[in-house]
Order: sequence, then C-alpha cells, then structure tokens
Amino acid sequence: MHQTPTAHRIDPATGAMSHAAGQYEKRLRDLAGIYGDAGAFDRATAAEGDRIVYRVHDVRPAAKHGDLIFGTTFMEPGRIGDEFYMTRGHIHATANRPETYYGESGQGVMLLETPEGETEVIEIGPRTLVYVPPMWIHRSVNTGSEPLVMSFCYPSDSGQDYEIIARAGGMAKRIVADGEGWAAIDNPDYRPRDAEEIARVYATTD
Ligand SMILES: O=P(O)(O)OC[C@H]1O[C@](O)(CO)[C@@H](O)[C@@H]1O
Ligand SMILES: [Fe+2]
Repeated sequence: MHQTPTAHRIDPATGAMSHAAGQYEKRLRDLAGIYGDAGAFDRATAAEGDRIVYRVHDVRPAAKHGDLIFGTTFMEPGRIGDEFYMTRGHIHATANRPETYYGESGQGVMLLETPEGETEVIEIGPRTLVYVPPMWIHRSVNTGSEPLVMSFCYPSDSGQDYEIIARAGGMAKRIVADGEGWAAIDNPDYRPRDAEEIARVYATTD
C-alpha cells in the first residue's frame, strides 16, 4: 500500500507546522540537571518553572524502517546563569542514524560531540542546513536574543538516548554568553567515557 505524499507549511517565526501529528513542550522544570549552574537553575525554576524553553512539532510516519521523522523545534531565548537555553541533547539510540537541521529564524549553535569526546560547534541561522553525521551526540543552543526555530529530519528508527550525556556529567563543552556573542568553555564536571562505554555506543548500530 502506498502512503499519501504530504506538504507541510512551516511558520519560521513560531515553528508551527501544518498537519503536524504531534507536539510537545519542555518547560524549565523538565530540564533539571542539564545546566552547569545548579543554583541559577533552582532560582529560575522557583520563579518560573512553567516557562516553556522549547516546543517540538513533528510528523512520525507509520513505517519504522526506511522512513523519516521530521518537524520543527522552537526555542525561546534565555539563559541559566551564563549558559544559553538549549535542548536536552542526545545520541540516537541506534547511534549511526544521522539528522539534518535547517535554520528557519533566529541564531544558535549545534553542539556536537563524538563518543570519544571530540567537540564541534556549528552556527545555525536562516537558510543554513546543518548535517549531524552518524555517531554524534547533538544539542541545539539558542545564542541569540530572538527565538531559534529550526526544522529537522531523521530516520524513523533512530530513537534517542539522553543518558549518555548525563552519565558523562554533561557534554564536554558548555555554550555561554561572551560579550554580545557566545563562547564554548570546558565543562569542569565532564567525565570522558571509558573504552568500554565507547565500544558499547559503537555496538548500537545496524
Ligand atoms: O530530544 P531533545 O534533545 O530534547 O531535543 C529536541 C530536538 O531533537 C529532536 O529529538 C530531533 O533529534 C527533535 O525532537 C528536536 O529537534
Ligand atoms: Fe536527534
């Protein structure tokens, strides 16, 4: 049976996508543990824990293999201490699944890390497409003063593993405010993955 081709209009200002099947929000209080400054996070959450940090619209086709999940991420501007608002971040549970992100509006960076701990930081903004290759942990960060809106696409059998970041004490770098711009600084809590864990990640491929 053929599936029906579809078209989806994206509002670059809000990330609203026509005929989106699913939508979820992450609020400040959902994001405990991802920011370096725990005191600043607790103060922000006490004051405005309900505040939406990012919202995802997506379409998840029926087929698990060989199909694509696509949608949009809308992220508010803001900071916890010096650190910009960001997504939780993950590696795909089947780690060799890639992803693309396309900038719709606003300015941000994709923070990318290999299992071995190598970092890449790539700026994203309107009409920039960022390719996240297989095996890279990825997180998006809003470094601007306006909402960051991106569309994304990844294989529908990817899955998300969030624990890989938590186990390492975060990602190796943190993206912080630096004057009018941003800087990537070392995360002092980062514990590099050992050879056994790295091998486990490389085994979750097919
Ligand atoms: O799943 P996270 O790390 O919270 O980030 C959300 C973003 O990542 C995705 O899971 C895509 O990889 C989308 O839902 C969204 O772009
Ligand atoms: Fe992803």
